[in-house]
Amino acid sequence: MKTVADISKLEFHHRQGGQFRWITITTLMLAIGTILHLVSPSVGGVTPNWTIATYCVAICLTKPSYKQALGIGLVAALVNVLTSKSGFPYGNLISEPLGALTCTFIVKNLAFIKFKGHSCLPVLTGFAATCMSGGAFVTILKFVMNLPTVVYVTAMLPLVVVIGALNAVVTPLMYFPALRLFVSRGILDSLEEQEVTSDHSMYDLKPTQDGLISMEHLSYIYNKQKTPVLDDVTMTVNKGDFLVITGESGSGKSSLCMAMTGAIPHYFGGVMKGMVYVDGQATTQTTISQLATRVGAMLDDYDSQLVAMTVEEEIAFSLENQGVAPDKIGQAITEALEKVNMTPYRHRQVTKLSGGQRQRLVIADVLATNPDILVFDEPTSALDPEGTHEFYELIHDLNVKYGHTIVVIEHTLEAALPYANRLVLIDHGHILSDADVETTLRYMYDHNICTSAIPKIFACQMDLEKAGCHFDAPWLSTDVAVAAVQKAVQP
Ligand SMILES: Nc1ncnc2c1ncn2[C@@H]1O[C@H](COP(=O)(O)OP(=O)(O)OP(=O)(O)O)[C@@H](O)[C@H]1O
Repeated sequence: MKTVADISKLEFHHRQGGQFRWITITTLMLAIGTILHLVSPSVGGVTPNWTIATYCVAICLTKPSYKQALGIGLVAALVNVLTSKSGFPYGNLISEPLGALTCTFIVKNLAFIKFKGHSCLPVLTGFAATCMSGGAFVTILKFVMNLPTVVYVTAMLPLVVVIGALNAVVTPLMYFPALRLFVSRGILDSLEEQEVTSDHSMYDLKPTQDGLISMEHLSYIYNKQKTPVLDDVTMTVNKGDFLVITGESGSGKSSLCMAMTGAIPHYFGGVMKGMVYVDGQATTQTTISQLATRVGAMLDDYDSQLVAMTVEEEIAFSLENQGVAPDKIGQAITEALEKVNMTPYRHRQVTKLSGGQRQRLVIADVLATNPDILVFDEPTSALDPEGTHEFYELIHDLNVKYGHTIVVIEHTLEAALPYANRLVLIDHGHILSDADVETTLRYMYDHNICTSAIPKIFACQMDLEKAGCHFDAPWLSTDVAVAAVQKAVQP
């Protein structure tokens, strides 16, 4: 394990999406290979093995896992069985997976071999995979067809080597144009981009601050952007917090929220510097699905998180996705619905729920796996004042009664602040204030930042203070303000 002296300099690069491009590229390459196999003329009875050459190109380009390579080999084998003119085509079912696995082994282990700065993988894989696959194929053929050993040794095996040599030529001839084509279409990264590492498994990463979530010198820049959306952010979320994060539009609130859930850096493409730890574990050393059991998130377009027909099926779907045992699902649904006061709606169709009920269903979905931390991104943007009040009553309950730690990103603060113990102000990716609610509100008022988010009643108190009045408690609700004014005017 390597130790990291300065966490602010540790980078994690990730290109967005792409987890299925090995399928896209392999399908395309195998289709080309099949056409070439059917139409290419032979020279002196010898032709390159186009199927092997094309899947070698696909494997060199997409670097699949061994399991994926096995799949590629089996698909290539099926194509060959269907199009082969050989007496015993079923040998392909063994020889092609062997060829694809050989190719993958070389891609994973011999990528360092270069000639004048150019990758030698297409040449090496074209030759080795063809010899392995062809060798296996003719060996099977020899035994199945009972061919004489002398033919096998003096004709068949040398022919395999000759075709291997031909494939060592045609594979790079297809690889480099294909690489250029896929890079120009944005389907693949260029070779320089591919060299960027995003594997942190070798680092010994430990938080230096306590807290359920600890962000340490976190910076993040989205792909193809020039300025970082988060810039050297250091903050913690502590157990039991009801933390509200506010800031102008575009200040980086949602990105901060995405960093807490692991969507940054695992889903969005970009470069992360510094680190986020959830429960002491670096988010770059875990996966989004593992994090989802600790940090549940409700996004601003929460309707898009609903996929099933009924309330019960919806929560069951989330639980199944998280790998919860079938015998535990019923009880987990009951508990989640109870927490959000939705028990009577268990069998209701999702389309027949009101906006507020659908939101509570999404919260039940998130709660079903019992995460410690709940993150809400602009949760009340689509609710009326009554719905907003009900929402905050509900998550206050989840905070005090069930012990969930709450993080809310909010622009309209009136309804949220009476329940919050901390208010964080973010601006251009920097944390400007991270303190109790009153201190941060005063900061916003004094520095004239994001003043539209300051509750009117608090702004009124600030104006009165400017005029020389003094009050004991911050005006975060009308009740407090009324009591303070009554006290002030009493003789
Ligand atoms: N996937 C993305 N790719 C590139 N840039 C992005 C992406 N998501 C957000 N940004 C940019 O990052 C900046 C911060 O966005 P973010 O959504 O984090 O801010 P926000 O404070 O939540 O804004 P809002 O209150 O409007 O939702 C914006 O300039 C935005 O355009």
